[in-house]
This record gives sequence, structure tokens and C-alpha cells, in this order.
Amino acid sequence: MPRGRASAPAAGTILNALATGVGSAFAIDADTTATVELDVSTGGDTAERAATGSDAGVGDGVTGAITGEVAGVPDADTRLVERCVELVAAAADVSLDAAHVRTESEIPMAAGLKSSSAAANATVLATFDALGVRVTDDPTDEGATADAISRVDACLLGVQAARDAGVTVTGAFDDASASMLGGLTVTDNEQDTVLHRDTPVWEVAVWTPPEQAFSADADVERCRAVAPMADLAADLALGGQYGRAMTVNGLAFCAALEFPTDPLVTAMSDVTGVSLSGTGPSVVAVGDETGVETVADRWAARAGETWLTTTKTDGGRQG
Ligand SMILES: Nc1ncnc2c1ncn2[C@@H]1O[C@H](COP(=O)(O)OP(=O)(O)OP(=O)(O)O)[C@@H](O)[C@H]1O
Ligand SMILES: O=C(O)C1=C[C@@H](O)[C@@H](O)[C@H](O)C1
Repeated sequence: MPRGRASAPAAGTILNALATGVGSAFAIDADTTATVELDVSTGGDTAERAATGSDAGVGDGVTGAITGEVAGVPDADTRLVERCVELVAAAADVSLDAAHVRTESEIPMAAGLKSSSAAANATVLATFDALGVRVTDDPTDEGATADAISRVDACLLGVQAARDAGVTVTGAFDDASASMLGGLTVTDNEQDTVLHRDTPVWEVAVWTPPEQAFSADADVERCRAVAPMADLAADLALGGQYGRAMTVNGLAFCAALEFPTDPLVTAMSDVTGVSLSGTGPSVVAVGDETGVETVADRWAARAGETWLTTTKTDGGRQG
């Protein structure tokens, strides 16, 4: 039974795309790993098997059950990662009799740290790994050939799966591209295009409060109301002023989504940038070691987890 494995990093937010469709994120050093086992069909007529399979999946050429499992979270919603396996099988033109995907994650779920993008990217890459298809950095490798797929095309399969599973508002290509490519990206999530890439190197402090906030439940109308501030943050990010973009975004989206601004106000004089990450509740600060450690000490008095990490300039990897 072909088996594949891959990992992809979490990310923090520079600009939330829920206001205008333009978003920006950067990869951080905390991973989700996916292990995929495939039962590949060896013969017979796919359409006939698909019509008769009692557990048929929604993907073409999938005749049996695709099951998912999240280590340590028995009641997790696994539709996103199951859909990733289906879409990769369809892109690689492979028929599956069954498949199982298991994720293990250092990233808290629904905390604003792009757990969904990391899980989707890791699963897409692990499924291609099981099929012997390697991911390449060559953007001219369009679509999945017998042995290669470009990173961006692999990422777009995960974005499609997130849309199909209903875990995203815009598709979150900003989060997904930062996780898959590494470094920082600015994207247009309506066109699924990368507008800008860079690899800033920062120390990172993260405060993750004890609650969850699912992106699909975010108040989109309130986010759209802060579009003028999102436009300003986009201009700053596209001009390379990432820290200022992040702090403008943080103040605007804490206000829109009714998270406290105090963790940002008490951090901003010590760091390059600080923001609510994603749709919250986590807050992320970037800067030099002294600055982020000062902020982390201050945040440690709050309920939840405060932790230190770094930016990551490489993204998802197979094996
Ligand atoms: N490790 C994982 N394995 C499988 N599915 C996951 C995993 N992590 C997240 N998911 C899926 O993503 C959903 C959470 O998506 P959501 O966008 O709300 O969280 P997030 O990506 O952490 O937040 P944000 O988009 O604000 O950064 C979960 O309900 C689950 O379906
Ligand atoms: O679901 C979505 O479309 C998004 C969720 C958040 O992570 C945002 O930060 C991101 O820009 C878009």
C-alpha cells in the first residue's frame, strides 16, 4: 500500500483578507505533518466501481472510504484533509479504492495560526509523495505530470479543498501560500495570485488564548467595514513596510472582530509589528530577540499559552 509523508508550517498574519480579498501572511517554525496511506485501484472500470461503491467519495475515481484522523483530537473535523486526498488523486488521474490520512500538529486548531492551511498543504504533499510525484519550485511545471507538480499548483489544490470543506471565507491563499512557499507572501485571494514575496527574518512571540475562533464563523460584514485600513496595510506591505502593515491590521481587526487591543498596545513600542493573527484569537509579534522576549514576558501573565518561535523561509516538504 503506497504511503507518503509531508510537513508544512503554520503562519502569522500581516493582513487579514476578509476585508478586501487581499491578504498577507508569513511562515513560522511550527509544523503539521501528514501521513497518507493509499489503496490504489489496479484494474477494472472506475466509473462502474464508483457507481457501486457503498462508501463512494465525491472525487472522480475514488470508490471506497477516505478516512481522516487528527492525533490527539478524536472529534476533529477531518473533511478538509479527506478532500485534499480526493483532489490530489483526481489531479494525478489515479483511482483509489480507499485511503487514510493522519495529521500530527504542533499548531493549535482554530487559533488564527493557519492550522487549516498547514494541514491541507501537508496532506496534499503527502498524497503526492505516496504517488511518487515530487513537488518542484519550477512555476512552469503546470498541473500534475506523472512525476512533478509545482508548489503553487499543489497549494491551489489545498485551497480548493478548504473552499469545498467550508473552513475558509476567501480561500485563504495568503495563508496557504506562506505555508507552502515559506517566507512572506501578499496575495489576491479572489484571483488566487501572488502579488509579492519576501523572506524577512524575525524572532516571533505568540500568545494563544484558551479559546478557539473558526474562520468560517467570522463576522465578514464587520471585517469589510475596516476596508480602508486594510487598503492602507496592503500598500504598506507591498512597499516592504511589513511591521507597520501588521500593526495597522492588528488594530483594525481587533476592533472589527471585538478582540482586546491591549496586547497590541502594550507590545508595539518593543517590536517591529504586532497583530491579531487570522481571525484570532492568537496575537503575534515580530522583531528582534530582546523585543519579542520582553513582549512574551508581558503576555505570559495572560490566560493561555505564550511561546517563542522564528520566521521560516522554506515551506512545505515531502518525506
Ligand atoms: N491538524 C489538522 N488536521 C486536519 N484538519 C485540520 C487540522 N487543523 C485544522 N484542520 C481543519 O481546519 C479547521 C479549522 O480551520 P480555521 O481556519 O478555523 O482555523 P485556523 O486555520 O487555525 O485559523 P485561521 O484561518 O484564523 O488562521 C478545522 O475545523 C479542521 O477542519
Ligand atoms: O478564511 C479566510 O479566508 C481567511 C482567514 C484568516 O486566516 C485570514 O487571515 C486570511 O487572510 C483569510
